[in-house]
Amino acid sequence: MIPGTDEYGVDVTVSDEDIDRLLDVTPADVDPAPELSFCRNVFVPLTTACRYTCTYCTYYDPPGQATLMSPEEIRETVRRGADAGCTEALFTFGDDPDDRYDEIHGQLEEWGHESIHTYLREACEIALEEGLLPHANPGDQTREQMGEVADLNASMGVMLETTAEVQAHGGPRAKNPGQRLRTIRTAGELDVPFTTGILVGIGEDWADRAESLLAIRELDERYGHVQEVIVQPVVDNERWHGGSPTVDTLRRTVAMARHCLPESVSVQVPPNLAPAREVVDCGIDDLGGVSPVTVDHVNPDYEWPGLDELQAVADHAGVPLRERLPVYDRYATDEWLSDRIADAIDAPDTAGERFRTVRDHGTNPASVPSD
Ligand SMILES: O=c1nc2n(C[C@H](O)[C@H](O)[C@H](O)CO)c3cc(O)ccc3cc-2c(=O)[nH]1
Ligand SMILES: C[C@H]1O[C@@H](n2cnc3c(N)ncnc32)[C@H](O)[C@@H]1O
Ligand code: MET
Ligand code: SF4
Repeated sequence: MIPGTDEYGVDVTVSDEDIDRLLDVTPADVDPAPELSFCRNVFVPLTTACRYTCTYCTYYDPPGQATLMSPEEIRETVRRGADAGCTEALFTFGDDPDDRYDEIHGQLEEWGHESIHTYLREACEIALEEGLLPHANPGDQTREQMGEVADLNASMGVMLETTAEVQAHGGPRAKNPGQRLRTIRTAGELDVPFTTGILVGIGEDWADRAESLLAIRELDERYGHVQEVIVQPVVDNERWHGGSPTVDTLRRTVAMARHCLPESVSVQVPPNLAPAREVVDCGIDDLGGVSPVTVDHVNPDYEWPGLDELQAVADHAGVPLRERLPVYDRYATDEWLSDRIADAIDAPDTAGERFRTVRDHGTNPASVPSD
């Protein structure tokens, strides 16, 4: 049984037979994708306060030292993104700043907010006003929290990371697989196009990788809301010196992901963390979000590749490179989009025009991301 599923009331089970079958899959068993996509985004690190203390993560600051972006900083950042032709405002930040962070609560209160979620709502409004589509990854969320912001997001996400209990998730404040799965299930219940994924190399074994992918498949089978699965290698930084998985490990994991997930689910490797060229024949069809204007605030030492490098990966694979929105085309329908997001894409303004050009043509008149 997956740890925490009982505690959090998520009925996700994966059979040993399915795990065993998936463990037999190799890169030779999957077909390369016919095209590769990517998304142009701007990273908005709303707060560095976090309830967890993952040992591989340099993103969070301890209580007393955490930051919260002001509405003006948010507006300035997303405006730079829109000016550079981005389509996505990526709100990825620490999980629920809890009562350990007095400075965050105090600041939120001063700005008239009782929670990070009401503030995230304001931040999404600012992004939409400035011409970007929000994609928020606030970590674990309750149904109430997700419900508070879902209509202002084109898509949302949280990495499952792994169904295993690993030391890297820390001691008393550890991420819980049951809680992660509940967050993914909640997104399904709320019809939110969703991004999730696994983090490879944090102490999980092969069976854990298979179980994690199969758990994601199980939830997608129920709700059909998983738009993409990221296969993300852990990378070294000031807090993590455990190294990254080998290329062979990554190749086999990507092949397992492609093999077990339906075609409607994209498989992504982040091109600043993974050797994309070396896994491109294992079934990936997406290179994630890259930013012409901000660093990857979670892994700031790992530079975004330029568009020319993404093109080189696609050329190496012999397939076209296509820009996409933060919501994949197959989810950009009335069934999945809120009125607010559909209206932003249909709007007769510059931003709407940019969204439609990207959606319909896979190209963008804006300048290319630079190194
Ligand atoms: O720049 C990053 N983008 C990350 N993204 C963003 C992703 O590249 C794009 O936002 C999606 O492809 C949607 O367009 C995530 C999105 C999620 O919903 C969940 C996890 C991630 C993880 C990362 C990440 O580590 N770095
Ligand atoms: C945004 C996502 O980045 C991932 N993340 C956090 N730290 C690292 C690291 N050292 N290497 C790779 N991914 C990391 C987490 O899984 C988070 O969900
Ligand atoms: C900065 S990490 C990304 C969001 C969230 N804290 C998580 O780990 O899921
Ligand atoms: S990975 Fe996310 S949840 Fe873990 S410590 Fe970093 S910010 Fe917090």
